Amino acid sequence: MGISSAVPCCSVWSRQTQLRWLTSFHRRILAQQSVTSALGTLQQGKLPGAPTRVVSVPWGVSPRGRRVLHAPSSSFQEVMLTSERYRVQRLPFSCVSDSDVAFFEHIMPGRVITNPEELKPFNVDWLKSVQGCSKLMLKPQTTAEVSQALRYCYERNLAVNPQGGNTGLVGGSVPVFDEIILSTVLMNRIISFDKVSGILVCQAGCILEKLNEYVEEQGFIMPLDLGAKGSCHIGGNVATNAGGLRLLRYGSLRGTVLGLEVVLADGSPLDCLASLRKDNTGYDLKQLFIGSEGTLGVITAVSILCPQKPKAVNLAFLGCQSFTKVLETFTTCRAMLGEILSAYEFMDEKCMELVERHLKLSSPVTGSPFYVLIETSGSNSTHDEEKLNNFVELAMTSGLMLWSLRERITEALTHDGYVYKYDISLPVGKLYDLVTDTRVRLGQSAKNVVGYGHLGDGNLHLNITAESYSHSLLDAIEPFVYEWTARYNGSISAEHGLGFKKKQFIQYSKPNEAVFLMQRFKAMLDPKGILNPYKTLPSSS
Ligand SMILES: O=C(O)CC[C@@H](O)C(=O)O
Ligand SMILES: [Zn+2]
Repeated sequence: MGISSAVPCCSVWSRQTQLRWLTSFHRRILAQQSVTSALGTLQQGKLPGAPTRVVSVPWGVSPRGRRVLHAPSSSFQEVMLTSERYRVQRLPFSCVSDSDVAFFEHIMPGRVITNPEELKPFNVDWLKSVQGCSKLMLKPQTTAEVSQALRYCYERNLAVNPQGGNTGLVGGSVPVFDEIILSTVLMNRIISFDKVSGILVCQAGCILEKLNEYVEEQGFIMPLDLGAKGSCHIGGNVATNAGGLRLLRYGSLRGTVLGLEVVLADGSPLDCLASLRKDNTGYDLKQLFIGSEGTLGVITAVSILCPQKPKAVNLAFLGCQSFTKVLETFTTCRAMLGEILSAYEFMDEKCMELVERHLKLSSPVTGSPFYVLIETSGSNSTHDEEKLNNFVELAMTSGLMLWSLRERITEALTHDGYVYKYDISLPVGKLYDLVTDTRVRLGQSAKNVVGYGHLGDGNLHLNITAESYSHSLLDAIEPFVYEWTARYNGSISAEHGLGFKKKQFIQYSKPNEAVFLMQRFKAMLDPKGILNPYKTLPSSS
């Protein structure tokens, strides 16, 4: 189906209004802050009557970029074992025996994977940067099966690696040694959806994009959206407290998740799957599991509040002459757009170069050191002129690309070589200084040092590429980046979690007392430490 034929007339009208309005908004920004000089022209030059210095298009039907396990530049075998690269000692867990496999076959027949070839992609992370050597993967379908499996593992002292879509970026979703992989892939059932309240209850293995499609049919959207939506599982999203591209508008999962069902390390199920907006009965236990990266329990079901699908969504793509202009534009944007501002993402010119070189995506605005992607989501719709209608229809072609330019930066970076990733929260005024200082520090030893991210959330993605992994480059980056971040009271993990790669740096963002308390929670909920060992917290000894 053609894109324009997929758009209902009424929403085209509302888009037109938004478009006209957004365009005038941009003119005001440009007038006030001379962003104009930084803006390029539409490359295809085929939009009659379109403003030449800004691209503003409707959104809602575009196949936005999806982070999938694309053909890797290096094969799974070439990925170095985590235990070797990072010199980790295996903890004294039991090893999986034939009788263990027989037990699991008994409780979930046909869903116990031991074939090494089949296991390979689940032992390696999406970035191809860490690799475990698990010999067993379980694919439960129900909470009762998860409970049975964990009870058994707990008794036998077998370590377990809970895994969703395996799209994590900090080595948290794959085993470090031979932990049993507990996959949520078959736990993909929608349990209920309340069309009045917008509350969705589903199993943990539902894919984010599928959930979004499901609720969209009923006039709602998921409160989070991220590049990995085509593969990531909602349980994994909650376990890592994934942020993503809609956080500015709909807030974090700490607010939108209303309830969770979790199985604890010893196999006990915990039913906190409430679907209530308000519930102050005692401690809010679900918060403990949100963002705990599978170290405190295995999330088996989620109750989540979905916002109404906005009627008019528009995008604008701007070029800015300096990072200061990016910040000034953000201030104006917030003041003028108020609650309809749903995303304010920035990227530097290096990111755009990589997206163009590796993915052949071209930016409609060129020649600026910084770019900003603005999304508005509103509900206002009125009539508009035929001319504008034509513009919308044509501009949609470019619209397909705008979010891809931003969402697929991660993918483009993987084509550039080995990627060192940093996911930092900082006061927005300091955000880009970290990129500049890192660039100066690393000089020629890095291939590319790029900065982009969710400026509206004060979240920078600093990425450094090199031909291959090197200990000496890593030593030049760490702890430099963490010390820099701590100096400005930032966070060394804004939205990706600590996983395996960042766990020993937690003290740059949390005081010792807080880390100690976290370790006590871990010891209480998982006394044998079988759940996702070697991740998130430094060992207490
Ligand atoms: O790859 C990264 O560093 C960031 C990934 C993701 O959080 C994004 O915002 O695109
Ligand atoms: Zn991000």
